[in-house]
Amino acid sequence: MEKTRIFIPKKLWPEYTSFAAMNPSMTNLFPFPELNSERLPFLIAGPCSVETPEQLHATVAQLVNKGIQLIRGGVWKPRTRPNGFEGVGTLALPWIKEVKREFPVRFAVEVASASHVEEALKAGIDVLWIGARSTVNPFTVQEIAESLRGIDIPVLIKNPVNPDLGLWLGAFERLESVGLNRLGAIHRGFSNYRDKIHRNSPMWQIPIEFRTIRPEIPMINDPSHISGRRDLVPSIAQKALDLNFDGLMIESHVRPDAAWTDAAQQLTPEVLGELIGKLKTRKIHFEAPETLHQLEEIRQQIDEADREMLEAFARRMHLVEKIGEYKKLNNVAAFQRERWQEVFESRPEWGKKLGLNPEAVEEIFRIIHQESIRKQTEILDQ
Ligand SMILES: O=C(O)C(=O)C[C@]1(C(=O)O)C=C[C@@H](O)C=C1
Repeated sequence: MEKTRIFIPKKLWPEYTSFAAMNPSMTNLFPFPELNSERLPFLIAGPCSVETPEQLHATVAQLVNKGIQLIRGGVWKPRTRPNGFEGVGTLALPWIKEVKREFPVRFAVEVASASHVEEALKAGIDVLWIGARSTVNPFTVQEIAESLRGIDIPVLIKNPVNPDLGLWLGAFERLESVGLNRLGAIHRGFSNYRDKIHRNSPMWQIPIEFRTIRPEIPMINDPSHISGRRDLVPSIAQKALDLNFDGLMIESHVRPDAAWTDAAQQLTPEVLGELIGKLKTRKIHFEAPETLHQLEEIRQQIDEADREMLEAFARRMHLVEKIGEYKKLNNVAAFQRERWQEVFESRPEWGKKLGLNPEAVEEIFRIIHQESIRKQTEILDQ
């Protein structure tokens, strides 16, 4: 039987380009070459878990109407605590085949072992993803990689649960070493202790660093797992587009409140459709010549301001070294708690008066103090 043609809605986001889209090899790397850069940001949506044939059918039917072409659905679910619902398992695979026969969609599932890969491939699953709890474990990633040797299938790799950029990059290297090259990254946030807002802290700096190292790899944001609550999904999705992410993976269920997993963070396809309509995409570059000229001028002023900041930092370090010499002469410890407390408390206040974010100032001074201590202990131990 001939494969159903993929339904491509008319330029959902015509203006959008992203870093990866700028790269000519992007279309090969992205899940489907036929979905070219015009179609970015790439949307993946679907239920957290495949639960029943009816739930899957109803959800997919509605998502197709919203222009979704790649459905996600968890079949094997890694859960934090035992005795919860751990996914329907292989039983769900024929249901997926059935919805794929009926609707013009492709399907992505999470795999966490060689046997999952084998089952998924047998069932004709189109895209695999490696979850955060697997990315964290090089043995698991290697096992999955080995099971995919010689197979051409797109694989998306979620960030590891802990904020370790090396582990995330390493997972890509393991898959690349067995010949896979249609790879994408999913930013789903990082485990935390008492982040009162997010289920998984976004730590945007990490996907940003990832993209400076591997700009050709598409980066997809998962606002559902970052937020853990549906009311926050729109703002996180928008932030990802403000940062030129290449796509979004959003959890959607026909009856979110009755969902067997992650009920609080799933959106109905209806609400998802409204969200897609509201999201603003950004251009990657300035285009108008006069704006470019102004930008150049402002950037020169920024260069100057940065130079002045570095000169001030060098002056400060020179004074710190001087104190370091006195500390050595008098055999006094480098760390001076009371003085440091005074500095640490006053600078954010000074910054605030200058219109700066006190938390950012605090962070800067934390680093400055670290450097003072490093320098002074070096002097003390000379
Ligand atoms: O005041 C000092 O004793 C310093 O060495 C300076 C300084 C700083 O960087 O401001 C460095 C280390 C101390 O813990 C406290 C303050």
